[in-house]
Amino acid sequence: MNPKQTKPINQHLQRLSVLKPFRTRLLLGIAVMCITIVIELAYPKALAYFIDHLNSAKIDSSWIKNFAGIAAIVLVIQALATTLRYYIFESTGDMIVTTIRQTLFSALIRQDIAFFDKHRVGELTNRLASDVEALHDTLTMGLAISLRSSLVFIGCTVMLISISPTLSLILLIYIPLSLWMTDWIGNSLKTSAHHIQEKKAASNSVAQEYFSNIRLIHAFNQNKLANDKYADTADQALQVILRNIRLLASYRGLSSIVLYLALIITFFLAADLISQGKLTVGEFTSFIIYAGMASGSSSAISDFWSDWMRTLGATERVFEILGADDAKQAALKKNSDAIPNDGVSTKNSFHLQGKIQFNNVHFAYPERPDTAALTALNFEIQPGEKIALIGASGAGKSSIASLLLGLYPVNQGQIYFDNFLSNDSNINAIRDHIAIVEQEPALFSGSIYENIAFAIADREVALEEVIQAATKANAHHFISGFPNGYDTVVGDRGVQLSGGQKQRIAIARAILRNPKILILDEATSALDSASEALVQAALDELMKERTTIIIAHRYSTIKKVDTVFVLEQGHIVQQGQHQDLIKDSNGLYCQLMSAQISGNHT
Ligand SMILES: Nc1ncnc2c1ncn2[C@@H]1O[C@H](COP(=O)(O)OP(=O)(O)OP(=O)(O)O)[C@@H](O)[C@H]1O
Repeated sequence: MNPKQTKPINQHLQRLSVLKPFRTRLLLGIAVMCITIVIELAYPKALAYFIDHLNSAKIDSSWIKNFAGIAAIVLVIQALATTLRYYIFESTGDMIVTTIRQTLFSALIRQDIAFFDKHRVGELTNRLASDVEALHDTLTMGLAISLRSSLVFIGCTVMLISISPTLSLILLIYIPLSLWMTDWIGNSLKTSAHHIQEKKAASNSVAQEYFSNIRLIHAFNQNKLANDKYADTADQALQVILRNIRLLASYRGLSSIVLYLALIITFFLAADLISQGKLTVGEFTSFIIYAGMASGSSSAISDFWSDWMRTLGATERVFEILGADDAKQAALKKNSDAIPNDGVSTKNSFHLQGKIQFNNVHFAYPERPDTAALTALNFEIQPGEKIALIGASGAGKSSIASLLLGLYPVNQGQIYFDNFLSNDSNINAIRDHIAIVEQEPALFSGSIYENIAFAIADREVALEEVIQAATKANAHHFISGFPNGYDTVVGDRGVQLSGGQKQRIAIARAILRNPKILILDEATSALDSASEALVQAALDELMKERTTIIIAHRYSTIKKVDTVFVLEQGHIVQQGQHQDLIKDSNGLYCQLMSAQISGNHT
């Protein structure tokens, strides 16, 4: 993804577009807010009226009572409207933030694996948490306050001009000056906010990485290294934040000088006007209150503007991701193949026999575009055929599995499943027919039931089905030995289980998936020999009539498959049955086998 390509033309409108679904609530909030503004604007006028009435007429108790009565009613309306306004804007703020978080999470989870190779987990969780939070205050309360302040400002300006056009002239200098200052600070804050979020995300990702490798940290006594690294990244974030605070503090100082200068000039001018009889004391009192309200509103607007610019900077990455995802989804919709790709299982409506064909496939990882991981790969696997991929470490075995799962796009060539060319728009449907058992099985922190039932995405899985799969994978015995059985929580990434137990759960998951294509990455290596035999039997049963790709090192596995592909530096150097390959004593296969046999003997 190139962020520059997806950069919005108008960032302001893009941010505001998230308000759209909430427009009814927001319009209601604005209506209520207008009531409070009208009342606020009426206060000083009423005060001037009150003061000048006291000065000019005899004190009439019924007039005062009426005045107090009306004031009390207005106050109650004001209180109710303020409560409602606060509730509407605050709650809408949280709704918006939650919606954006959900949308961002779906956009992130849909990203290509290459994206996750590039971005660290801590950084991404930071985007979800603090970057999105930045929108909360500015988008609702901030926007509402600034809208209210703008209306109050306009109302006050009208009032000020109507009271004394001469005094109001000062505004002509004050307003443009403060607007210019606001714009200047806003742009600086936007840039620094972007840097702050980047630094915070980097710091979070360091913490996350060390927490997730906590056993390693303790085992190698590396607490100090972890502390130093985290302290360093947190310090870097602090430095950027401090620079930002210094900028903001200078701005506040400068704008208060400008404001007080304007006030002093106003007082001198007003004294002159009152002495000439062109202004009453009541009018001057209300003028000062309106001027105070106008300056309060203008600083609220400028505060909002600086917050808004900061939010634009802080959420730049979030909206880049959302923009790129929208573009990708739109492109997918446009190019959609015969097979739908909406993330919903299509297993029942789309059938595969299980034939696989690699047609001159070249592949380099996006993070290392200049180093080929696979070159000119050509092979065909017939439905139900079992093949083994063997080769030295780094030869490209796992890369082939990744390409089968469509985790990365190929640089050149094609991969076909039956007669379907694997591509972005049909890969979800194809994946529905593939199951993988990894060397280090990935488990979630939920229960054993949830981890096995994870195999099926489109429906609720009955406990009996899970038990059946676990029984075939020789896992039922140990699972039922736990006090909570299938409800046993396995801990973060399955930390509360042994390696062999984790692997059997992963096998049960694959059995439950009932796929046409199986990818096994040395699936039985962590089992003891007794359970290995049982699981191997279950796997043999499972492999029947299914295309199976085994990333294998072990002699016993290799002997059983129909074809062995021997890989060296990303391409196939030998291919055939074990008994034929072994005859070529100069071949890589023979070398790998003899290395393994001598390894087993030592
Ligand atoms: N995510 C990645 N980003 C960049 N390069 C990668 C990535 N994963 C693997 N590689 C590189 O691609 C090449 C092939 O790796 P691959 O994992 O396919 O080898 P392998 O045969 O499965 O090795 P092993 O038996 O050790 O698992 C290696 O040079 C490896 O360093």
